[in-house]
Amino acid sequence: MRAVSTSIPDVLIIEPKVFGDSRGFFFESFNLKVFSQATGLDVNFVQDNHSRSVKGVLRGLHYQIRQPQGKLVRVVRGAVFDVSVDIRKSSPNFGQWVGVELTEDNYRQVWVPPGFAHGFYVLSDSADFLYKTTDYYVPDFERSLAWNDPKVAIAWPIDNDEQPIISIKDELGASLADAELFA
Ligand SMILES: Cc1cn([C@H]2C[C@H](O)[C@@H](COP(=O)(O)OP(=O)(O)O[C@H]3O[C@H](C)C(=O)[C@H](O)[C@H]3O)O2)c(=O)[nH]c1=O
Repeated sequence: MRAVSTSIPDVLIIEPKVFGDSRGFFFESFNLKVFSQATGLDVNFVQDNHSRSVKGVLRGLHYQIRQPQGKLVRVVRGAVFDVSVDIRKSSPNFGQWVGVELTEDNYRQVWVPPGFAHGFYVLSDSADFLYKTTDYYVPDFERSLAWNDPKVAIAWPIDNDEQPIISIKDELGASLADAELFA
């Protein structure tokens, strides 16, 4: 497995070593020792999540203002455009975003650190999205950042005549200027 840096140093792309043969493939989707050695991170994942979404769904951008979660995200079926936004006011990358295409065929994962808003847009007919979190879900702590804030200007791969399928909660996402942010 190797960790690949992105335009925001704390966001990492994880590329596992995949063993293919005539039966198919095998890879270790997570190995704490290997992950820690490759990333230098000391993580303790406490929750595994799995969501399935149809084409055109955009989930996010979400974060927990208290008990912020680090997330290790991947796609096991289909394809998504996955986005992390740095919402730490003290960060030199504040307000910047990283987009990574995650697919069942590229096996890629993204490490989304605490302090980031996270979301994804579904490119395939359906997508199964799996992720580990470093802290527990607490609904009262959850916040939504607007997916289409022009100040963040995420280049979502959405055709101009398309509108993403988003939840009511995400319709009400706060702009970066109005959102509760991290120090
Ligand atoms: C996140 C979560 C949700 N739920 C329940 C709450 C709702 O009844 C239902 C759907 O929740 P929600 O619409 O918030 O699900 P997503 O829109 O996929 O939320 C996720 O979307 C983006 C991509 C993220 O990065 C977050 O991890 C997470 O907020 O699952 C739980 O029971 N536990 C959980 O950890």
